[in-house]
Amino acid sequence: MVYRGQDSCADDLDNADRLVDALAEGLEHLGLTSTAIGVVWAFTAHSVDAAARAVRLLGATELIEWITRLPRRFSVEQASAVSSGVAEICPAMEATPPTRRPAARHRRAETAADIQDVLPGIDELVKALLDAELTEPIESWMTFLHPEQVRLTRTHWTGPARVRGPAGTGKTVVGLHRATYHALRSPHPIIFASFVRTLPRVFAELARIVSEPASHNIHFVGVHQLAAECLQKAGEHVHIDSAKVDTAFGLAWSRSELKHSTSIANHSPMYWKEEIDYVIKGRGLTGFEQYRDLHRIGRKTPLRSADRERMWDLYLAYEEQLGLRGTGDFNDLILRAREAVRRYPSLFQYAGVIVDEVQDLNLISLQFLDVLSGDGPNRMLLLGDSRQSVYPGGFTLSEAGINVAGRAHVLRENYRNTAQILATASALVADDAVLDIEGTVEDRLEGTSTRVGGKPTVLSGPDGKTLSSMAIDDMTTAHADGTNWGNMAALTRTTREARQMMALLRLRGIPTVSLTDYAGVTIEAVKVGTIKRAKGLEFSHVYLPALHRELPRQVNETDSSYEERRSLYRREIYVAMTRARDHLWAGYIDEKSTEAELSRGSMLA
Ligand SMILES: Nc1ncnc2c1ncn2[C@@H]1O[C@H](COP(=O)(O)OP(=O)(O)OP(=O)(O)O)[C@@H](O)[C@H]1O
Repeated sequence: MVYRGQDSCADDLDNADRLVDALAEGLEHLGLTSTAIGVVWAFTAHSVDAAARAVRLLGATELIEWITRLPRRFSVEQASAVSSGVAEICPAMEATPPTRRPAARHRRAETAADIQDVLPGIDELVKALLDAELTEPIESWMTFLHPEQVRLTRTHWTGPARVRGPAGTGKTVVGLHRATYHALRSPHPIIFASFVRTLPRVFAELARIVSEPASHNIHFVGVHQLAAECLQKAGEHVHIDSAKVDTAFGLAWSRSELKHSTSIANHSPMYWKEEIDYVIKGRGLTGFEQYRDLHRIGRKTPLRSADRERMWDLYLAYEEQLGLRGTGDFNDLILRAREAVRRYPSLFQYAGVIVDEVQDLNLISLQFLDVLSGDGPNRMLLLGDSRQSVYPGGFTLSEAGINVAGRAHVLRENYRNTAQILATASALVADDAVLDIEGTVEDRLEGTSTRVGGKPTVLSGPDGKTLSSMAIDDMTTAHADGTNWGNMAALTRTTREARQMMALLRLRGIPTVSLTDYAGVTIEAVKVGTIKRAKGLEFSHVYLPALHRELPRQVNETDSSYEERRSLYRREIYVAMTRARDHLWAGYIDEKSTEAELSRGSMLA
């Protein structure tokens, strides 16, 4: 808080917010983001460098330093458009010397001329700017967005809101700017949550560049980490031992009648573990009747009622095994955190929650974030795209008790991919009808790009290893042509394939970094990781070295079950391809590949 003598300057800070809002509104047609607009209070008699909400407080010397350190944001044309806009919104005023309260005994009252003397003159400033090292320009989206996006960063919403749209349409960017806007205006932090554990670090780094003071008031966090933190605040803890969780399920499955049922269409234990994680526990079901009557959204493998009973028994046996081993699973963490927030709401004071990639969350995770966001306007924003959902088992917002009616917005302009990459990726999923979380069926994929680039390289090879070597050849050529290793990423379906790709790259002497360790800081190494880890990220060159045109069928797999796996797989490749900004390289394993090959990891040739 800032004080003038004994008086709080809260009203002045509110006025500063209003000034920023007026400028943001007046300049919205230019696409200028509100985070690019700031208020500086310059002090003639103090040496100070501090921030209070949207206001920067600077002494005369610090003012020059601060201006010279600002990143380059505008082209000449943009600078002149912004400056004429500002002149219109804030016409120059005749300044009169400030009327001051009685000056401190040792100082005489300052006149306007004194202030002019103390504040840096324009010549001094120009010299300082010329002497300073030219600052790097920052990325254009940090300053300018589409006017529609800018509006979404500031719209007043009376309840939960949603922004959806295909890949690369700037949903996260809207979320980041909205987070910074509110972070500067609230004493409580904003939560920016995502299912992917590594994304928050990347977003935190971007937010720091967009607005350093705002970034200190935004908590970028993975949803499970957030749940653990909330439990800690409430003095609770859930112990999770992943190995014991696997053992608990393995034992429950081995004794399950479901395993021997002749009427189930899928005999992969993973499928039934997911049924627990996403459909039963993930939806917070507490009684068999609920499960018996449930529409299993997104699950195409039918389940007759006798098998539902067997499934429920499997779930109970799993719970018992967890209890015997003294461990919980990740859903227990979320369920307990949701309860803790409901029980002790006053412990959790947040200005709001922004959820990125909402389609990846299960129902209880979204409910947890919803209670955490509290009631009131502008408390919750959901960002996502149903076509990028790569986890099984969906739900609708109404099941989660969230209503976004009248506050749902769609973005369609793709800013990331070239039109050629977007066309290749979209072709994979364009005909897939998906049930959106708002409960409607989306049967058309709408996204357009005006960026033009080369045709993606799409080819076939006998096996994953050969294709990986071909991908590395392409990387080497691109590197020789001037592309940094740091602009390339190789994405695989499994962690095992990612490890194999890393080993192959290292054998060829190419520096690598695992996506698990990537924190959004530029590093001169090829990024390697699973497609799921790459969600929300982007790279100039993307390599997908071991794709399948048609997934091999599993033993006794029915059509519906197979189709469920295929559509998940198509969505995963769509996510992977839309990570590429400029160059996409996709290698498909020849159709002849066997099921055994797939299950062993496609790169083992
Ligand atoms: N108005 C804009 N002008 C220029 N670039 C933009 C604009 N909006 C977004 N971008 C850029 O487009 C890319 C995609 O943006 P973003 O990651 O926000 O999209 P998204 O919709 O969240 O994508 P996805 O769903 O695929 O993760 C980023 O590089 C971002 O900086």
